[in-house]
Amino acid sequence: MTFSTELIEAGTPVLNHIMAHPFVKGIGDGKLSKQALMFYVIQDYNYLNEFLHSDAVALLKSTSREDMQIISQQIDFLLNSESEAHRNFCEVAGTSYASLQGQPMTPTTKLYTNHMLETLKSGDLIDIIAAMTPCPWTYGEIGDRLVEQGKNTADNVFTPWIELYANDDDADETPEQFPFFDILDREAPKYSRERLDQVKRSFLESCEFEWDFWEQSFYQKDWQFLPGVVLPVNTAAKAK
Ligand SMILES: Cc1ncc(CN)c(N)n1
Repeated sequence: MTFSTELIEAGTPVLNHIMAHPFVKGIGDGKLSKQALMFYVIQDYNYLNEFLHSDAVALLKSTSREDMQIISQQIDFLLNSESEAHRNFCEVAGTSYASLQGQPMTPTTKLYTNHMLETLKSGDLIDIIAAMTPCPWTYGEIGDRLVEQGKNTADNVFTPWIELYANDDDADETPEQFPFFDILDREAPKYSRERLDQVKRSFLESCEFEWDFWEQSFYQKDWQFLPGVVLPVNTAAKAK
């Protein structure tokens, strides 16, 4: 069994919980509160900034052009395409993207991004990529499964979001669809079983953080005693 197959098997129960989460179900059904959408975009903007920093260090630590290509494609997707997913949510929430930027990180966003950033300080490429992989993996799976369920209908307001993340082809799910798994499979043979178990734990922690990210957005879980997220008054401003 390849290391990526092992990770996918271990992460699938968490992925199933993500699919059952009311935020993800709401994307499929085209129904989510404006507060949940805005809270998500505010925090996701923060999260993706740190994800980009992780990409930058992963690029620095990669030695093959193949790995560099995969990481740079991820950076390109994030900078040039993924903002469309945020704009889709902003349009439905009736607010502008600019109004949802520059706010403090919630405890969950901080925990998740610190978990990724921790690997940059002392980790190898395998540690950095393992902590990052649940991000593209779970979203690709969400997109694929919602398409399989026929949720990308013309009248679902979140169809642009679903189609952005769904993989284009109809092929069976393979690690190759999520090229970070290829990097993990190339790196894994260099390490002991004990070390790979640590890497697997880190991957699974990120899977759980993915679930928690939906949870915090659906319920707008924020700081209790410190200043936190301020949701803009819904002005129905045109999304920029
Ligand atoms: C928290 C989170 N995880 C994953 C993705 C998909 N890149 C995202 N935008 N935000």
